[in-house]
Amino acid sequence: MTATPELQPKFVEKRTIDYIPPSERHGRPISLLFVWFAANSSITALVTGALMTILGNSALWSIPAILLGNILGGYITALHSAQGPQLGVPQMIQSRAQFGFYGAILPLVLALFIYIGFYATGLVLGGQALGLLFHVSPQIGAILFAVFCALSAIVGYRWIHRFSHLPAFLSAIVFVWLIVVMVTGDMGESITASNGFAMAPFVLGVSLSASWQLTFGPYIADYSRYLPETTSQNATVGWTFLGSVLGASLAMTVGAFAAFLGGDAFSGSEVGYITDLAGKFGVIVLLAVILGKLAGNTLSAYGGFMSITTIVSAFTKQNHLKSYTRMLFILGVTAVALAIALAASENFLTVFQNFLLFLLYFMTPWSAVNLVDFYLVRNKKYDIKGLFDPNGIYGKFNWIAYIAYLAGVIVQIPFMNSAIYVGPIAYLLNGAEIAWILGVVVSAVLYYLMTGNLRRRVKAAAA
Ligand SMILES: Nc1ccnc(=O)[nH]1
Repeated sequence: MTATPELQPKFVEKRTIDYIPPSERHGRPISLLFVWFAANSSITALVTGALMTILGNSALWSIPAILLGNILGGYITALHSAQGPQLGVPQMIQSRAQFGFYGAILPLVLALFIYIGFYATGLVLGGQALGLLFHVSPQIGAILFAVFCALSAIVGYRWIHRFSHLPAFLSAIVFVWLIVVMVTGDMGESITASNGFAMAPFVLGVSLSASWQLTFGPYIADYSRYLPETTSQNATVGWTFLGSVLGASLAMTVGAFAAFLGGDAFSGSEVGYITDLAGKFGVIVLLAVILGKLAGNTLSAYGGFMSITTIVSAFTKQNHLKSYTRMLFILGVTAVALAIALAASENFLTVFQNFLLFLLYFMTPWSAVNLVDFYLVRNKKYDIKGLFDPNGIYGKFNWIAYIAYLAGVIVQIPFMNSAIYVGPIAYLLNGAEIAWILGVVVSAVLYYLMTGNLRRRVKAAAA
């Protein structure tokens, strides 16, 4: 039997954190619509949306909270997408230009927490769905699911793009249809009757939705880095934005309505509840959940392994991995995520989401520094060799980025409202959560102000 073209070695990705040369650039930016719609319209987004009504928003006021948060956060996140075609390297390695060759290890480790955290929660929820589909326990489901996610990440970039079309279409149909089921008949009447407004849960809902988008920051440019350098920046950012915002808003609205209608019947068996809503079409809902979460988890496995590779390469100076080393790294990330998923109880999921929200406070200042550097300081021009050289122009450790970054984290402390810590101002605001906005603004402004010399040099060099 001859292998199909898809299975020929060319289809399995060879590159890791190295620069993608012009001869290997390919694809069109519209592909990002599918990648980001698929990753965002996931069961994890649905559960995040459920928090809207669980935290006290009415069913109807959940919708503007979801839209506003996703649009605000999604815009910032989508701006990272233009870095892919322009620089041709993964998202997180670009941090070396701001933080320095060794300094970038801090944001890389933080990103790794995000990758593994979302990977593990995804394995729990995907495992539930796979368990229901194959009539096996959720634990066996999670193990099977981990194997699929790892394989998918091993095959890599081209597969990720091509495969995303299927979950994107399937999730769009299934989630729209679930909304139709919930807004008609008796259920629809309870939803329209739930229309009261309360400020604190609304603001918290906006922030949770924004944080859903912003925690994708470390992922973004990885999936645009093979696009030709001449690709339109507006198209790259625009399709990323549209896919992310539409996908997440749709899934979150389903979650907000389902948690409102289901109450305790929803919490703890989220997948089972929405499957039951679909009646005899439950199997299709399960497929949408599984394939959608496979798309999202693949990104976490893929980004996780590239972050580890970047951290390790700072010491070994090896920027190109052998195929089996690449595979081992992906399996290693998968094993850690699976171990966490298997140890997780139902309660763990809530705890873990809070932990991830907490990480958000540390990630948004990174986004701010990284984006200001790209758009406003260096005018999108980087010395790619310098990103791989500890003695290159970006240096080993850049204290300017660290000050801007740490100031953005510290300014958030009094405003933080998480399960781990509630700051005094958040307390006065009745739990309204605005910390991340301050983190973004303070880090962005400080980094811009402190890079005056650098900006003048960049201007002089361009003139
Ligand atoms: N908000 C998210 C960021 C990264 N991965 C996810 O599944 N979700």
